Amino acid sequence: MGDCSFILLSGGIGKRMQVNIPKQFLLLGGKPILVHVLEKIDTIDSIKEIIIPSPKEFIEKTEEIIHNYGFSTPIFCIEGGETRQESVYHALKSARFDQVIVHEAVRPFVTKEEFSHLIECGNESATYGLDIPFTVLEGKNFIENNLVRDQLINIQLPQKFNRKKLLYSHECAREENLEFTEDASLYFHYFKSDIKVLKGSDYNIKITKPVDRKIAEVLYKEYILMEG
Ligand SMILES: C[C@](O)(CO)[C@H](O)COP(=O)(O)O
Repeated sequence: MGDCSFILLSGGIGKRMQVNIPKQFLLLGGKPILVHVLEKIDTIDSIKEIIIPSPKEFIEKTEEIIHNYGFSTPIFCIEGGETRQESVYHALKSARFDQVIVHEAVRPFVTKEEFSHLIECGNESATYGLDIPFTVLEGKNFIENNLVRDQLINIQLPQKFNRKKLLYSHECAREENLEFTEDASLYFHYFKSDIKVLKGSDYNIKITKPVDRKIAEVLYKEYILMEG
């Protein structure tokens, strides 16, 4: 299996969570959310380095947490950008391996198996995705367009790409001043095909809003019971 760089996005500042510390540092089961993800990554042999882009003011705290928990995979904390996209771009420039996995620190219920299935996709690009159980239409104050639910997917991280191709698509987007909310859309905009969708899990939630934290605590208790 090919060697991978791992980009762990940790750029939150806690605005949507309405707390004054970034959500990746909030505790879940007594540990920072970020640590739950790092513990899983650290057990995977083909992940050779972890790059964590984060706001300059939180680099020291991130490094301190990493030091306190002690991981064996080399971890590099770098300064992120103004946007999520810019943070991925900076991380891609410092990544060294052919394949790159992108994940968010605020998705702590990702499993080791989910990372392994991505790595098993070899050179193929892949993302996790979920069917949508609700209706999504285009518009804001007025409905402007219908969308066909069966043709939509809720994109979920982690994702994996060929590093050079993802870097190329980021460079094109920068030149054209285009901003995307995640990397499958950005990559697809330039390569048009070639991204496999793996079936995601309802448990792999993104902790964004205050209610997500409550859901995470319930899920965590269930997770602890399952682990015995
Ligand atoms: C990547 C993502 O989690 C897919 O659901 C989402 O687009 C990230 O959005 P954010 O605004 O960067 O939290």
